[in-house]
Amino acid sequence: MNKQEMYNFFNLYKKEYQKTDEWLAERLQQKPYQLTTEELTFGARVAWRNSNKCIGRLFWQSLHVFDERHLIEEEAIFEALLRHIDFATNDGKIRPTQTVFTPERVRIWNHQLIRYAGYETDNGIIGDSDSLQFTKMCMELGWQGDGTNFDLLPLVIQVDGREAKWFEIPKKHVLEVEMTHPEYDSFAELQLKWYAVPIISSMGFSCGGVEFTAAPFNGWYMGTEIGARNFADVERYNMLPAVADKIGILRESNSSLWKDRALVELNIAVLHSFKMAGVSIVDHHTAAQQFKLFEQQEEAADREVTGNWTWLIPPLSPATTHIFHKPISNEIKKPNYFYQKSPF
Ligand code: HEM
Ligand SMILES: N=C(Nc1cccc(CNC[C@@H]2CCCN2)c1)c1cccs1
Repeated sequence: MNKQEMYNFFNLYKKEYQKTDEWLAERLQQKPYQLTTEELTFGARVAWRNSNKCIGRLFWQSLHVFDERHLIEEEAIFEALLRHIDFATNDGKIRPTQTVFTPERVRIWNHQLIRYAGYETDNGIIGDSDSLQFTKMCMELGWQGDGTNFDLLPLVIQVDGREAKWFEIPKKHVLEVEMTHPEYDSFAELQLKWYAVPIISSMGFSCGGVEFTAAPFNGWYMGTEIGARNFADVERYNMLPAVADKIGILRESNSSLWKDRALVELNIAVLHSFKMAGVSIVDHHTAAQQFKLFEQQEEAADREVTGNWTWLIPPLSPATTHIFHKPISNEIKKPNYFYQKSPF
């Protein structure tokens, strides 16, 4: 445990909770050093507030935090992850949530709790190419997929460096959205769907000098993540040509901007489908406006907003947002979330 970071954290806590100097002196004396659940909750909310690449930070104070630091059995951790998925999903009214497991001893090998498998086959890639390596590793552990474009991957949990254990997620826990378009009925023939809740499980959570190696967190999607990247990237689902053909956009020349038209219609379909399914999602214009409110709120609280401009601008029509036209400092503050080296 890092003493300087512990001191900085309790100072931050003291300031934002108007605690006294006596409280700080006493808190720093307490043994054994363990964050209270209240301190952990505050730390997770501030880590979200400090996430420079995140456009969704306006709601940082509403993060729900589950303290599961007492669990050290793979099966119990699996059950806690299912509880996280159910609580966060909330039948579509998604609740931003983080579950914190015991520091250092637990790793969740998944990038996200819910994600689709990717397979390298003789005639091209099936599913999500982002998942190729993880899928291969799951199969080496004994997992078998159906070989479709949307196979749900198992949860892979490792405790104390033991052999990792995999667990199938029962389908009833996974809310998915089928893609339709408000004007083009033929769009449904593409048979596209995506999962409702993005839950990042590969990042570390650094708080009060403690490094939590398993602390999955979720929000809701911004539509462009699915419509402008997951479905659109050539090396992901590469759907732009198929979308253009399906809705009758001719693809003769670049200058017809057929790719741009297909991209917009694909993003319209994603936002429309989530809304029709009653699943929380935000469009990139609204998200940018919310970020502006966050900047104003932080200004009023006399805190400097930091951010990573290259991640904050949306991949579709970035220059239509205020973020594009305003420089922002990428200073890293703690508590925060960090990449960890791959456990497999
Ligand atoms: C509530 C709705 C939320 C929305 C709409 C949102 C939106 C986004 C988007 C669009 C990104 C960029 C992702 C990418 O381009 O791959 C992002 C990044 C990020 N968000 Fe949020 N977010 C939300 C909630 C949260 C919550 C609850 C947390 C943590 C408690 C969080 C922490 C982060 C972090 C750490 C990153 C950077 C991830 C990385 O470095 O790869 N966000 N967010
Ligand atoms: N809406 C979300 N999207 C998001 C947030 C953080 C990280 C990611 C995944 N980013 C990695 C992908 C894959 C390559 C580039 N982007 C998605 C959230 C996920 C968890 C909380 S909010």
